[in-house]
Amino acid sequence: MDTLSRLEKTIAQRMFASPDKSYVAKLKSKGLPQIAQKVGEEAVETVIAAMGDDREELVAESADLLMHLLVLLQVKDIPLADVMAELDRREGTSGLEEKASRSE
Ligand SMILES: N=c1c2ncn([C@@H]3O[C@H](COP(=O)(O)OP(=O)(O)OP(=O)(O)O)[C@@H](O)[C@H]3O)c2ncn1[C@@H]1O[C@H](COP(=O)(O)O)[C@@H](O)[C@H]1O
Repeated sequence: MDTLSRLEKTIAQRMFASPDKSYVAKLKSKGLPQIAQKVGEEAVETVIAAMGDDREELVAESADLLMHLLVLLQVKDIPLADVMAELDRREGTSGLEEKASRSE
């Protein structure tokens, strides 16, 4: 099993843990708006890291972003496999071609 799939499974299990003992459970207890906001914050922190030259910082912020996105998907009951399937569906289609086809 790959890392993201393992983390998805762990997050699904931790959802039901005590918020005192689990960051995932604590985040879930705050509700969807707070979780979505946290994803936004992690995205902004990733962008800020990308504008700097600290490679480790960008790796760490990217990990935070992916982790929080997985929590959001879990709360919205969307399996990671659905996101992967959407990426698979897009595979081989140039983003530029796809954009051009939208304006036709
Ligand atoms: N990968 C992660 C992971 N990445 C980041 N974080 C936490 O995400 C939080 C976000 O950090 P920030 O600095 O942005 O914010 P903060 O000030 O600490 O938190 P806020 O109070 O502002 O929300 C930190 O508490 C990190 O420890 C993670 N917490 C958990 N996991 C994974 O989730 C699993 C389950 O964790 P628990 O639910 O805590 O058991 C763990 O075994 C890990 O595999």
